[in-house]
Amino acid sequence: MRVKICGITQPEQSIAIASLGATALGFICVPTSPRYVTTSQIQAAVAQLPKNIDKIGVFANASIGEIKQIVVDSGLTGVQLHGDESPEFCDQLRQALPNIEILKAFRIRSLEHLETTADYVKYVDTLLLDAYHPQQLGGTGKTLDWTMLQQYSPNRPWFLAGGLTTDNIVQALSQVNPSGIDLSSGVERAPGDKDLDKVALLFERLGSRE
Ligand SMILES: O=C(O)c1ccccc1NCC(=O)[C@H](O)[C@H](O)COP(=O)(O)O
Repeated sequence: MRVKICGITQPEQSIAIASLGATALGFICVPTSPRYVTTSQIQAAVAQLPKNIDKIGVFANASIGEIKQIVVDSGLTGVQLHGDESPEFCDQLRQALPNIEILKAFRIRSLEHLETTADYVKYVDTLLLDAYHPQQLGGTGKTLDWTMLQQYSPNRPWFLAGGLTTDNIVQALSQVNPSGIDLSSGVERAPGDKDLDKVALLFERLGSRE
């Protein structure tokens, strides 16, 4: 299973988290986030990471030009769209960045909203389901209603996100069957400052269920 740790701001932590077992790291390119990192900060982290680690930039309602510039300058291997991007936007982004993984994030409000994720499967590589918060786009620590996801089986790999922690991860994965998981605030001391002990415990708990 893929494990993405999101909201990395310190290059040393990115190396440590990759060594602990993360398969993907997320860098927040949304300027209003407390976890925001600049292109040169991403560059510094990416340069030290092994090739097999996915380096995902998280954007919200940015233009294709802005996204492309940051991806090319920083060496990202994937783009996570965390705003209100349409299927057409995802299609255009694919044409602008053909070799980059595109993940579309959804802040799920209801079963009807969950069904709209089907409109995107043709245009993106991966779906990511996050919790809805009225004021914040992501990194909220809020969980989704997992029972709503028990029958969820899209025609694309998908990540479960939203409020996952070392305490609830085993329970979450006993209820739903995602291709990957994404954690941010559940493994940090403060926004952008990851708690490496919690990350280590996460992998211990994931290992114990295999
Ligand atoms: O984390 C942020 O600050 C953020 C800001 C704006 C858009 C997206 C953001 N995070 C996206 C993520 O992929 C988080 O990992 C995801 O929302 C889960 O966060 P958490 O509930 O804290 O585990």
